[in-house]
Amino acid sequence: MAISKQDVQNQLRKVQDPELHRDLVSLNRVANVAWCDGVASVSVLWSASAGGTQQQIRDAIEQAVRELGDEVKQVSVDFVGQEKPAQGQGGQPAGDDSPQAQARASNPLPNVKHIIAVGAGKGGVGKSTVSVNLAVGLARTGAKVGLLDGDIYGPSVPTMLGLDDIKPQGSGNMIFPFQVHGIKTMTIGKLVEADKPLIWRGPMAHGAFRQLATQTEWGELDYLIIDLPPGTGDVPLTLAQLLPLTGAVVVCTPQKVAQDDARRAVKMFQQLGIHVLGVVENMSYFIGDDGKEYDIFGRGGAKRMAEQLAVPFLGMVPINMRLRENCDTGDPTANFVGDDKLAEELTHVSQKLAGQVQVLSMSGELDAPSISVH
Ligand SMILES: Nc1ncnc2c1ncn2[C@@H]1O[C@H](COP(=O)(O)OP(=O)(O)OP(=O)(O)O)[C@@H](O)[C@H]1O
Repeated sequence: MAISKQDVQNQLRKVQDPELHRDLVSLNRVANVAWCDGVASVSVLWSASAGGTQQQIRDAIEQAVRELGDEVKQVSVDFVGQEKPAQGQGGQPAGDDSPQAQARASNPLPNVKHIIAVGAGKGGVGKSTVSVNLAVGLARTGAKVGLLDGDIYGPSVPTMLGLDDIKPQGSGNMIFPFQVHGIKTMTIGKLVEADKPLIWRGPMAHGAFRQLATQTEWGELDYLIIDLPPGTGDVPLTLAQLLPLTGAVVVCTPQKVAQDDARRAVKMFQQLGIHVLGVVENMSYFIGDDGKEYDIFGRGGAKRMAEQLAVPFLGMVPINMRLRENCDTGDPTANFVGDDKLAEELTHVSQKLAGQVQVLSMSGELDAPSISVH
């Protein structure tokens, strides 16, 4: 019989905290469980009071889940902290006049559980690629997912999701999202003439983004992923004032120059009172035809940056020809099919993000005052 997420969850009842002699489930230490294509991903809450070492717990979880049989190809375990962000996430609580406090008070999308922005300091690092694949990856875990192409200056979503032959439709003031690859999506790229340069001054950019976000008939969603324009311009500020975010993901390649800009993006989100859910290292490494892994840009650079900034690291996406081809042909689902490193890493990043969201929800921090850097 096929293994389910519930089966994986049940196995965790066999994993005991070595000091408290109680299992992880009854201790409420399981932050997230996901099961997809033979890969089990488990996020465990970790705090100073946890007994044993992380390696002990990881081994015990792997053993328990593998007892389910050969269908289990991989068990991925990560630990997420319960500590509230302090220095690393930025510092003191912001006042009630922070952009996020305003957005919480007048939430225009009450049927969306988690709004997550994806940003990058630098252009071309793969922000849209990661946004699209995060959306599809989350949808593959059974979640209801929307993707808003907030890159109003250079929308990539029409190409990356293969929207060329679909016409937008609406009713009254509202426009219906496109439904492709298991997600709902909206992009300015389908609402203006192709090839027309999108030149927006500040207030126009604000208006265009607001309309896209609030006049799309999203319905109920578990996640709305927002692909932001690169850099630290007008749109992130509009976003922070308009929508209450669960948090932001920062995409970075391993090189030093990309890290410098990504640091700015992390600080920008923190100043806007937005939690940084994590950093994704894109174009992390390359796998050659010989099967060897080549660290072209210096694998681990973005991971170290995340550690220095004390924000979570969500994983690495390799440079991959199939990924680029699937982006160009608008078929992101194909990235998740197959038993290779690309599918594994993309699944891992999506599941780790879901875990971070769950931890933040459980910690009660989403209702607490936001934080900012001064
Ligand atoms: N890991 C990867 N492997 C192979 N190709 C990649 C990878 N990540 C991104 N690409 C390719 O690099 C190009 C740029 O990616 P993308 O459009 O996602 O970047 P971006 O950061 O959103 O750019 P911008 O916001 O500046 O337009 C695309 O052609 C995409 O297919």
